Amino acid sequence: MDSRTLQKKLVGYEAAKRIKDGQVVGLGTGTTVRYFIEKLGEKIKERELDILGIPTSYQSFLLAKNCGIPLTTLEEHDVDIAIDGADEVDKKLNLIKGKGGAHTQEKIVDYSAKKFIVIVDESKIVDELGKSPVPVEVIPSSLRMVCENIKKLGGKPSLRFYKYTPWISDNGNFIIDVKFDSIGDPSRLEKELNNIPGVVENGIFSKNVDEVLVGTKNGIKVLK
Ligand SMILES: O=C(CO)[C@H](O)[C@H](O)COP(=O)(O)O
Repeated sequence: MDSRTLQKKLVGYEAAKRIKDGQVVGLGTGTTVRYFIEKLGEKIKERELDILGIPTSYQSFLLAKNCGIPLTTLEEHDVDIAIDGADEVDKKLNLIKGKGGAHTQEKIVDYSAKKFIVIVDESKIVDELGKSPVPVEVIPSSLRMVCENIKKLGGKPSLRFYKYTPWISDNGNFIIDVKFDSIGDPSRLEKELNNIPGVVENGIFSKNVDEVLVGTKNGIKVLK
């Protein structure tokens, strides 16, 4: 296992230790969260833990089901704690998420959680957000209008493809990846993007993060 994968596994397993009996747990999406979900599944099988999960994507839904995690929905339960990955984390704990295209449902679950913990390997830590593009989920019929409005905000939009077909989100929408030269004010940009008609949700998370567990070569570092 390479060092980055080891770091993901380390923080995924550490996050599983933070989950208490009886909690409703938001299950994020991605290769880091996979380790967390698998560990939760093991604990449930060993009767160490009795919890309910709320998945943030079909990917997490299927994985959680395969791991034997009992599932519920936001219609029925509030989220006690959400664990999710990220593509970038800055020093103020602002995030870019959505490389896997799941940021809309992730934001619904993560922002509603009483506690939100992010798990990443050290390659995700940046001084300022914007190395990666910001994923924006859009209603397909609004594509051109949204792209024009995004350019006015200084972004360079490109439609995400899978082979020759536009990539379709779990909600049946397109994803635009938007590159910005710099993101000075993540909270403002998050709001400005969501104000564009046709935008469902964007991948800037500027709120609600309680803690970031960072896997490093020397163990886990906690950012608060
Ligand atoms: O936002 C996400 C999916 O939409 C993921 O949480 C993010 O892309 C991090 O994924 P990984 O742990 O695989 O690097």
